[in-house]
Amino acid sequence: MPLYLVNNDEIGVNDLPKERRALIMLFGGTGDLATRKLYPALFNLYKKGNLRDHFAVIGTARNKINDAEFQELVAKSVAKESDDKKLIANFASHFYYEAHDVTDVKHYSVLREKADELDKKYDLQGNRVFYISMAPNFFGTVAKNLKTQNLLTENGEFNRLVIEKPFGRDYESAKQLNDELSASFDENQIFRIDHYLGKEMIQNIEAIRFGNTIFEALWNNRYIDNIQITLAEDLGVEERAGYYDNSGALRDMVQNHIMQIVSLLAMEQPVAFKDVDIRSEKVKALRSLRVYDVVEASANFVRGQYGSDNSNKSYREEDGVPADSNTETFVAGKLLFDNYRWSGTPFYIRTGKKLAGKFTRVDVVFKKPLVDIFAFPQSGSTPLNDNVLTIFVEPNQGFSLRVNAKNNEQGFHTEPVDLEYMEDQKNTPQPYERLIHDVLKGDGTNFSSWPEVASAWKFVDQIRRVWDIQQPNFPNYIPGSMGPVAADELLARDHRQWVYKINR
Ligand SMILES: NC(=O)C1=CN([C@@H]2O[C@H](COP(=O)(O)OP(=O)(O)OC[C@H]3O[C@@H](n4cnc5c(N)ncnc54)[C@H](OP(=O)(O)O)[C@@H]3O)[C@@H](O)[C@H]2O)C=CC1
Ligand SMILES: O=C1O[C@H](COP(=O)(O)O)[C@@H](O)[C@H](O)[C@H]1O
Repeated sequence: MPLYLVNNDEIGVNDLPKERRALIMLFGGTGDLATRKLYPALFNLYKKGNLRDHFAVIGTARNKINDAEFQELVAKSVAKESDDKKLIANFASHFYYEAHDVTDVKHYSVLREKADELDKKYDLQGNRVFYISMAPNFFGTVAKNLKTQNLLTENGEFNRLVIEKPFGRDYESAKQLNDELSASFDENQIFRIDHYLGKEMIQNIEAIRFGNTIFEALWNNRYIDNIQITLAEDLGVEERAGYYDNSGALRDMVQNHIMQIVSLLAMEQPVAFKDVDIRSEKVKALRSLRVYDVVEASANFVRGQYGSDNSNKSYREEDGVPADSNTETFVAGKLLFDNYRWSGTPFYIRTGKKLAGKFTRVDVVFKKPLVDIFAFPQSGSTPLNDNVLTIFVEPNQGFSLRVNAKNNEQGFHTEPVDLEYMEDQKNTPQPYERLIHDVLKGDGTNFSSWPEVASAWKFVDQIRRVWDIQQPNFPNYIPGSMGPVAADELLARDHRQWVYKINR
């Protein structure tokens, strides 16, 4: 009897994928996220048969367009996903539009009537997904109005609320938002998007850890020297200065994506591969993360802001960024857990804009053998290298394991070799496709629960507090580098170095 679980829920009749029946109400239906990511994701679910005849989408925004114009916008946004014009037209025919200002309570009765009408037309059986793809200041208002204006059904299998990022800008604002949402929806109805949790190799962390004795047996402070997480971007702030300058890399990338990755790497084995069990282990891990005091926060976190070079403007010269902005575009830090598994094994993290390339990776650095029997000076052998398990998240997907082996020359010399597996990315679903499918299935595994979000903010708030009272010396790194020198010094102080580095 195999010990792995087979998810039969994926398969419907005649080996087709199970059809997910639902009305999807999308707030912010004409926005950037909807047109660039959400419609292509829905289309791919349609192509595969997860969405078929029994679904309808009501898009909303203030702009006054009609159904035909909206369907044209949807068709255009999925055009590069298929050459089959008929398929695209059929898909787009499931989309309807209501001009709607989310702050105007009266409009919700129009939405309710439309939703009820489409429910009958497509036999949606009362299943509803409310996706808020708008600026975060609207999240609470929409959730409240959905509930008070009776858009949630009584007869359906589900009413689910999908919330985009950012979820607050500190613990207090996140708690306030959560209280607003919780007044209308239960925690198990709320799906907080963190698109990193929809990435193939982030989901693979659990398979690598819990599907392989050779890793899980060594996954602790006795065998792992340190873990490094790098989320590097070569792009700058682009058109998002208004949002980004109020956020900075700590809030934009560390509080959510990096803390989620850290929790997947640090958690204990869940009782079962189910959302409740996984979330409960992630929360436990985050709660044992040491929340720094002022001295520790200053010592263990480094911030940076990109300057200019011949071909790049500095951050402060970007459109919409104040010329004296002290917003960080780079963060590096050392995280410490106070628990039995990880005490003494640091997790180093870094993320930034205008770095040497676009790549996301996790490097797990194992301890060297206690005795290096090859290290006799007369043997001429080089010292043993670290064993490193690298999980490549982007742009390539796969992993490699660096081991020491004898080279094939005369004498006895060891050298590092990489055992490597790279995935074929052609058929990998994009994060939003996976995550929307999970919402339709009601699987909360790859979404952030409130206790996780709360713990992550409590950790990050401490760093922010310290930075807010200290004047940074910006700009302090050049575009195309791997951030400020201080990020390398952070590890050098511990007699370590980043596994991925470029020459300065
Ligand atoms: N864009 C991206 O790549 C990413 C975005 N996100 C998150 O997704 C969410 C949406 O972002 P994005 O699509 O970029 O934002 P946009 O500004 O592009 O879109 C906002 C949408 O909301 C509508 N809207 C604004 N005000 C109102 C109102 N009062 N009533 C009704 N509709 C309104 C706009 O249409 P109109 O003005 O006509 O009303 C538009 O459709 C945000 O939370 C963002 O942080 C997260 C990750 C990436
Ligand atoms: O959430 C965000 O993520 C993107 C990076 O996402 P990726 O999938 O391209 O790695 C980042 O550019 C953006 O600032 C941030 O808000």
